[in-house]
Parts: sequence; structure tokens; C-alpha cells
Amino acid sequence: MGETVNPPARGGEQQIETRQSASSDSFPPLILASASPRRQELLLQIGLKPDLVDPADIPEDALPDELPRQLAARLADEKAAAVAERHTGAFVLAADTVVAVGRRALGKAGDEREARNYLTLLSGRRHRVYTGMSVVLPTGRQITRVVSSAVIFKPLGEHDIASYLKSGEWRGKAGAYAIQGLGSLFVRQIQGSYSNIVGLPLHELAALLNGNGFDVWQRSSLAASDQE
Ligand SMILES: Cc1cn([C@H]2C[C@H](O)[C@@H](COP(=O)(O)OP(=O)(O)OP(=O)(O)O)O2)c(=O)[nH]c1=O
Repeated sequence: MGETVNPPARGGEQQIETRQSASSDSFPPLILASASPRRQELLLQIGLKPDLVDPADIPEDALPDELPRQLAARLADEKAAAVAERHTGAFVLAADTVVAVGRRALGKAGDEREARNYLTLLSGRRHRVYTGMSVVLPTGRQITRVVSSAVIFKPLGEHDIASYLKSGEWRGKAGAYAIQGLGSLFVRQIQGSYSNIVGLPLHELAALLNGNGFDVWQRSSLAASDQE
């Protein structure tokens, strides 16, 4: 399988330097179908540098009566499928993170007012974070999984909310907060995967990849080079 990926140029696409290890040149490329810097950072944390970042551009609205878990799965699935159409013979990875309060899904807030509503809703409560992840394999087969974590927020005062909104951190984050940033000040407890809340559940991703022909230890730049 060739390692070079030369898709047609499009907005938001980012060519990443070639892989570190010459031995990896024969591997099918890894394409990250995501514009989220968090997902790139999480992959780098385990030594995986995508060969290409090619974000999907799909509408992210929920369908009538669609539950948060289903929404996360469907969007991850659609993102991976859309990008895989542009690339063959690659591992194409996409994800979608949704914050859920009961049956209600909170995506990214559109403006400060909506962000305030979300934070008010989350204040003093336990909620769930679902990340759907979907991988299209070089064979064309697609695998989608959803991972769920629970988060308990402390009760938020007006000073907390106003200051957080002013920080701007809420932008582009499901549920209008970032656990990896100032949002951590609100988090009393979590149950389940931390990386899942940030946007990509690393343990479950590795299990999925390892079980489907992508050896994470072998492809990680952080693992010993005699892993070949
Ligand atoms: C809950 C939470 C979400 N998030 C982020 C992860 C995702 O980037 C974002 C949810 O939006 P997503 O639609 O999942 O992802 P995205 O639009 O940023 O990128 P793409 O669709 O191209 O993959 O919220 C955090 O960074 N920290 C958190 O604590």
C-alpha cells in the first residue's frame, strides 16, 4: 500500500510532515477527519501523528427524537464516511463529542447566550459526555463505537459563569466547557475516560485500531523503535 496521500486541495486541510520512521512507510496512512486541535493533541499524546488532517464538513444538527448517544455515533460515522470517499486504502478516523443532560444533547454553543444557558443547565448536576468515533479501514469496512463518561459539576455562581464566558474558552466546545482548561474548575468528579471528554477516548480507540490491523505500539513514535 502506497503511503503518500495527495487528495485534492480543500479549505481547512492540512498536510502533515511525513512520518518519523522509515519502517512505517509501508503502512496504510492514518487520516484524521477532524478540525479539532484537541483530537490531534490526543493522538500525539500516544505518539500517533496523522499523515493527513482532512476535516469533514457536514451538518451537525440532531434529527427529531435522536438521543445524544445516537447523535454522536451518527455524526462520527458520517464524518468518517465523507472523508473516506476522498481517500482509498487509508485508516480514516473521525469523532464527534456531545454533552448530554438527560435526553437533551448539547453541542457547541452558537453564541454567548447559548453558552450561558448550557452552563446554567450543567451547574450542580451530573451529565454525560458521549464521544462517537468511527474508523474506515483500508478495506473500506467502517467501524463505529460510542464511549460514555459522566461528569459532575459543582454549583456555578454568577461570577463563575460570567468569568468563564469572558475567557472565551466555551467556543467550539460541546456543552460550552473544556475540561482540559478553565472548565476543570467546575468539575467535581468524573467517571469513565478523561480523554473521551476531551474528544477522543484513547483506550477504546487503541483497542479498535489494534483489533483491525493498525498496531498502535508499532506506529507510535513514542514506543521503542524495535517494535517493527
Ligand atoms: C466536553 C468537551 C468538549 N471538547 C471539544 C471536543 C470537540 O472538539 C468539541 C465538540 O465538537 P465536535 O463536533 O465533536 O468536533 P469539532 O467540531 O471540534 O471537530 P470535527 O467535527 O472536525 O472533528 O468539543 C473539549 O475540548 N473539551 C471538553 O471538555
